[in-house]
Amino acid sequence: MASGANRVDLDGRPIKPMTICMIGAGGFIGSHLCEKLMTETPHKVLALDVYNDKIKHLLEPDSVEWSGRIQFHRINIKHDSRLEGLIKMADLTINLAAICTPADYNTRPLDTIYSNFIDALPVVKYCSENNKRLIHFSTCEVYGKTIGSFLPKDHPLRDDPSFYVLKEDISPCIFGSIEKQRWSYACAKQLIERLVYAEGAENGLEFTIVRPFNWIGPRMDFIPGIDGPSEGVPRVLACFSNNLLRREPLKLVDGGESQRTFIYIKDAIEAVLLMIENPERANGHIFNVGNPNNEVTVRQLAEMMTEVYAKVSGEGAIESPTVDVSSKEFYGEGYDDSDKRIPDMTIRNEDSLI
Ligand SMILES: O=C(O)[C@H]1O[C@H](OP(=O)(O)OP(=O)(O)OC[C@H]2O[C@@H](n3ccc(=O)[nH]c3=O)[C@H](O)[C@@H]2O)[C@H](O)[C@@H](O)[C@@H]1O
Repeated sequence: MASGANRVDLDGRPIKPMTICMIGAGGFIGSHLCEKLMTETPHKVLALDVYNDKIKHLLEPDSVEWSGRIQFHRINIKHDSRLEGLIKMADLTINLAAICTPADYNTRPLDTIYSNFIDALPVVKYCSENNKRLIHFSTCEVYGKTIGSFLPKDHPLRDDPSFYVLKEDISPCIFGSIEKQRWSYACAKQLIERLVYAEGAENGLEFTIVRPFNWIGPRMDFIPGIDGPSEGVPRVLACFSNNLLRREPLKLVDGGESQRTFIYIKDAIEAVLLMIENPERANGHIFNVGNPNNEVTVRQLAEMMTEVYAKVSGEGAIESPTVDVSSKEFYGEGYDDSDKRIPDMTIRNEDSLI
């Protein structure tokens, strides 16, 4: 299938092989996207990252049928003069590079802002100046909190979807105060989105912005002390997996009341491939990518994971499977949270990216 012969886009036109400059190709999303592009399409990938452990299996030259179609460049985009040349060589640039674990936002706000805004600036500039298409990865976190979260807990309007469903072209971005440094990430992401959008409006940059809603799957994050720093705090799935493996109670931050919708990485990647191969439909748009029908509270997630782990490991659950912790204790000063994240999927569907 790798040759991709006779592949057509959503309008029935043959898809021409392209060269993609993928920045952050060695991360969780990048590794799955590279895998998809290598196994199912004829496209070439210039894979840029500081690490390549997660795509090693795609780079082994002799063993894979796509050798020659993926090229790894060990580059830190903060300071590497090769960046513009690589963007120029490609038809499309995809920027995935970012610090994106909440434990960093309030504890390393400068790194967070630099990584998500300042470091992304040259990528946008080079794409705009060289008339290259850009797919920029943003985040569902740009929505911040829902409008409904400001209503009293028992207010009937909290059940009205217009108070909580997150829609790309309508919902406002609602962040906490500057002291709540959790929002340093969302704010940096919002500003780079605005810049990309403005480059499109004023200078004709062809762009697509992707807002992932809690994509999960293999190669995501790390287990502290096993494949990452022992004092590191990954996202919730890896935190809970770590607790289960160590037979510790799962820590529910501020009661585990926050809600998330999760989607399997390979389903989300399908949507990204459609954006890559259907530029006329995807250009100029911001797309939520998530599953609105898969919502749980963090507490429910803890219960589900405890149950599944007991089944697969054969070990009974520990006496107190969960414990409540305050966000200050768990993340430190300046943490705050998104209460609920239901993506509206109309835009993606209207553009028939389904
Ligand atoms: O994966 C994603 O798409 C999103 O993940 C993170 O956002 P968030 O969902 O808040 O990240 P998690 O660290 O997975 O936290 C989810 C919830 O679990 C809670 N949590 C986390 C860890 C833990 O041990 N216990 C616990 O209760 C957090 O307080 C939060 O309410 C990123 O900030 C987003 O950019 C990204 O888009």
